[in-house]
Amino acid sequence: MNAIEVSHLCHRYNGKTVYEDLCFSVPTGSVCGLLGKNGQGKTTLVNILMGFLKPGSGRCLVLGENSHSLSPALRKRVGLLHEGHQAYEFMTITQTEKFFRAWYPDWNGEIFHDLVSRMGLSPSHKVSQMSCGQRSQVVLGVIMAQNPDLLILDDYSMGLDAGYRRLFLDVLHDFVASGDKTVFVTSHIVQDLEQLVDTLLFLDKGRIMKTSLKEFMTAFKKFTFTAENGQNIREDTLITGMEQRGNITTLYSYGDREELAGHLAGLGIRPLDLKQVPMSLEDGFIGLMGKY
Ligand SMILES: Nc1ncnc2c1ncn2[C@@H]1O[C@H](COP(=O)(O)OP(=O)(O)OP(=O)(O)O)[C@@H](O)[C@H]1O
Repeated sequence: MNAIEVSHLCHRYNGKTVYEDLCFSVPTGSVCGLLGKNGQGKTTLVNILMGFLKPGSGRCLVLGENSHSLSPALRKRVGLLHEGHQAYEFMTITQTEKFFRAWYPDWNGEIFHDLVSRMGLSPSHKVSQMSCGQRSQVVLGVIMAQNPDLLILDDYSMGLDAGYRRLFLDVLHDFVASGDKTVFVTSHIVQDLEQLVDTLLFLDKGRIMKTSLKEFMTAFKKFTFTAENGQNIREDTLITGMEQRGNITTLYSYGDREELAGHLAGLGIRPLDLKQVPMSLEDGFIGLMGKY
């Protein structure tokens, strides 16, 4: 079964198209990363999935229910972290836990305490008197303690330092280890997703491409070479992306080294030391989507 199913979704803001005929599904038990440059519509999609925004047309099913009319019982099965993380500022840590615990039948107080106690703050510390990263810890504690079937995280990394981000990734790993939990996550920290997701959705100019992380990291490749006229290269059917630093050119392609060498020769470029080099997911993201 799919935890999320989106069919023929179209959405516009004031006549400006965000999506045109978007179709994809997220299988139950998978960890799916939604990647896209700024302004491509990731938050809009989360808002549509949670029923906060009605799409222009198309159908979205979340845990089998239509996203414009999610029942209160189903909402309790979805843990949502919204961009900007809202927390009740006037509450203390203890009051926050007490308030949210009452709403969720499967509340797991241990996870909340585990995440929040590491900050070393007193349980009577008010949310309004916390740093941005500390507030994020409280919000993430609340969401993880809900023990949801579907976790939707829209840019969870806001304000978290490297250690807390790593800690949260560990918590997420444990969360998905049970096999029946689904995570749908967007993050601007692409390298985190490399350690977490099994499925990638690339959102670009209103269209979506779905691939497994493994398939993408195998099929898409990064090459470097030096050539005097390397800066004359343009993206085309074989060259998906390029970066130039000094006289070193970096190319991204689904093709292999031989195809690329032949292609460059056809363009009148003689690469001196064309070689495939290790590619991180962040490199792959830039190679596929471009920098700007
Ligand atoms: N309420 C709105 N009215 C009009 N346009 C909007 C509205 N909300 C978002 N947009 C536009 O829709 C597009 C998608 O915005 P959205 O916030 O979904 O992008 P995003 O991928 O989440 O971006 P980011 O990575 O910067 O968070 C952007 O061009 C944005 O300017």
